[in-house]
Amino acid sequence: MPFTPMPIATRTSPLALAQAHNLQAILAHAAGQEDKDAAFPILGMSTTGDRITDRALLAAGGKGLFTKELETALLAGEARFAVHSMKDVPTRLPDGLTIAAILEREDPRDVLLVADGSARLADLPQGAVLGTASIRRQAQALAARNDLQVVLLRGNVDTRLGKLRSGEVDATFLARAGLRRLGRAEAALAPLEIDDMLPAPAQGCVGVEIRAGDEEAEALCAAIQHPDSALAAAAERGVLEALDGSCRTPIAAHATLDNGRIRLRAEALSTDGQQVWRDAGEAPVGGLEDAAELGRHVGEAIRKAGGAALAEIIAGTG
Ligand SMILES: NCc1[nH]cc(CCC(=O)O)c1CC(=O)O
Repeated sequence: MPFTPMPIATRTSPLALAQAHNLQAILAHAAGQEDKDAAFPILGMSTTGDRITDRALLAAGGKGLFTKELETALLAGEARFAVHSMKDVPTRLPDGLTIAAILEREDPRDVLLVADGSARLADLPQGAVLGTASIRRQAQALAARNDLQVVLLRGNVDTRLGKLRSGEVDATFLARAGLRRLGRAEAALAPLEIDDMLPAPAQGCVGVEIRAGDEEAEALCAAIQHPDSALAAAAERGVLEALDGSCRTPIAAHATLDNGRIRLRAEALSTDGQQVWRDAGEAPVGGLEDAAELGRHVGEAIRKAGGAALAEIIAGTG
């Protein structure tokens, strides 16, 4: 019987395409399809987030800048899957769409790159220029080193590495997951330890979004889901959900599974890093909804600890 092609919508950045090709191979295997390009064609699309290179994404209006166009293709039936870095996916999805699978997580840690390798924050010279477009990384770096000069640095991995080499910045952060997926030599450099810098919620996780009720896509997603990665992502995204889906607040979270328990640590910070609110929690491993509940619980505790100061940051008035 002929297999009706099921297109995969993706951004066209080198990292997004690498992730889409990985998903394509996994889906083809799960579906028993030898011709993966015919069965799961890749539909490359540019998103608003890709077109904005000169200002912080925050200033561009926040939510869903890397996901919206792909979701429109899903809802229109032009694509059956949309593949995303879960770090870029807002906690609330448009009606009618669902994240049906999380693939096996890559290393969630950040790498602090300097001209001749990688470093720890404590190693940077006094007043070093740190380039980043991430409000989380900015806040965490300033929390550890308030002498650093943080400047906006956007663009794909090559653009950022180029600006490091040319001396425009002394240091920048990259997710190790991206470096590894791109097969970059920098992936071998020592990352920051989780204890030194808590990653973004769901960093290193790739998710597959589909139309709710698309049974054929649902069945394939159920077959390819990596359960432990999905549980960790659900817990970490639960923190975001309880605190702020709007991307205005520096938030970090990391969950691990071990011995039948899920352990979660999370923090929210002021943008200047001078205030940090942390909490942690653990629970027996249950379903995805239990993991999300643990995350929301930890997020709520952080919200309470942060009081009026954190409320102002979340509201965008602080
Ligand atoms: N915000 C961009 C983005 N979204 C996901 C990744 C890396 C891959 C991942 O975290 O899964 C990156 C680049 C980076 O932060 O260095």
